[in-house]
Amino acid sequence: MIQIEKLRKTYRARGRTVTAVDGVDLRVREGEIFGVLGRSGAGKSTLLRCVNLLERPDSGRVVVDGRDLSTLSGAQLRAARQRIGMIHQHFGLLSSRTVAGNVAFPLEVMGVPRRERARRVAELLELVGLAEHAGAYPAQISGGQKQRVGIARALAGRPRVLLSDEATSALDPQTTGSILELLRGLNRELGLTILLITHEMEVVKRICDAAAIMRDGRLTESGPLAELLTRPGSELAAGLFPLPESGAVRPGTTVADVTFVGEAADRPFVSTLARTYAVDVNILGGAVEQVGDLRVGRLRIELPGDPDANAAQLAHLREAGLTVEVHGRDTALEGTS
Ligand SMILES: Nc1ncnc2c1ncn2[C@@H]1O[C@H](COP(=O)(O)OP(=O)(O)OP(=O)(O)O)[C@@H](O)[C@H]1O
Repeated sequence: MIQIEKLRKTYRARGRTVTAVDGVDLRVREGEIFGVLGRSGAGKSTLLRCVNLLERPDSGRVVVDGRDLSTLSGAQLRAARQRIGMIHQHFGLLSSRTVAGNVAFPLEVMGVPRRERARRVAELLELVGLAEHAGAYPAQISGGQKQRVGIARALAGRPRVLLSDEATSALDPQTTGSILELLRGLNRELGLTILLITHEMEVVKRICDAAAIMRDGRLTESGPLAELLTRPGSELAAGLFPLPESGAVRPGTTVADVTFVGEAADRPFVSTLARTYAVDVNILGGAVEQVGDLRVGRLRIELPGDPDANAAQLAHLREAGLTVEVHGRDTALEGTS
């Protein structure tokens, strides 16, 4: 749905060139919620603004819904942009207009006739749960409600893609939760593809299907969460599902972290391992969590004997589709899947 290829964007500021986006490749599939996570200054906003060409990239390609936006002329580009909604951290509402007036604004710009506009505004406010506040002004509603207005306004042109620029950063945790739920619901009900940028791991954990980390204009890691969670050494996986501090490995034992995602979580691999190899499996810790749509579990196990002596046992776990990371004697993780 969104294909970004070799995207580069630099700014000239005070005689200096800043490379905000430095050769980014990214693919967001139709119906997916994709999160780009990064610190302030990483280049996230610039990347997002290149997707609807609010910023013109220096080079590279952005294809949205099959159209390469950089090849479009003014009028075509404006039409294409109407199919790409955008929401912002500070909502960007017009203070002199009511809630309904704010949602009506893009429809006026599109030249939608008055009666149809009124019908569509009512429908949009219903969709975001604000029907009762149609006549209120932005100053009279809460931050969460303001973002709901922002979302309704972004959906006015029936976009297939929604870009979210830190949409929940100005909101408290509870309100953040309700806005994320709304976005998840819209994604499912309308098949809306969402590309969001955030500095909060929690946002990725709550609603994303796939994610990337951005640092100094580049994506250092990227992929579906199910894949990242089982990728040894993944920074996103460590953030999404932090492991407890590992203690010292006792001599003559093997300590391993076993990660299981989705279906693999339902298989009794510990008892199978113990039975197959007549080995005592000691469970040192573990947790099961919900990450996006996925059930993910991690178990730290201890086996008698060093890792060489347990090669067959570890291979057995990997063959069962589990990710296994073996702790080194100095407790640093050294294993790979
Ligand atoms: N209009 C501009 N002119 C000059 N430099 C800019 C401009 N916009 C962004 N930059 C620079 O580009 C880099 C990336 O900025 P960007 O806003 O994309 O990052 P970000 O990850 O979204 O951070 P934040 O969350 O703080 O906005 C930064 O070094 C920033 O100072």
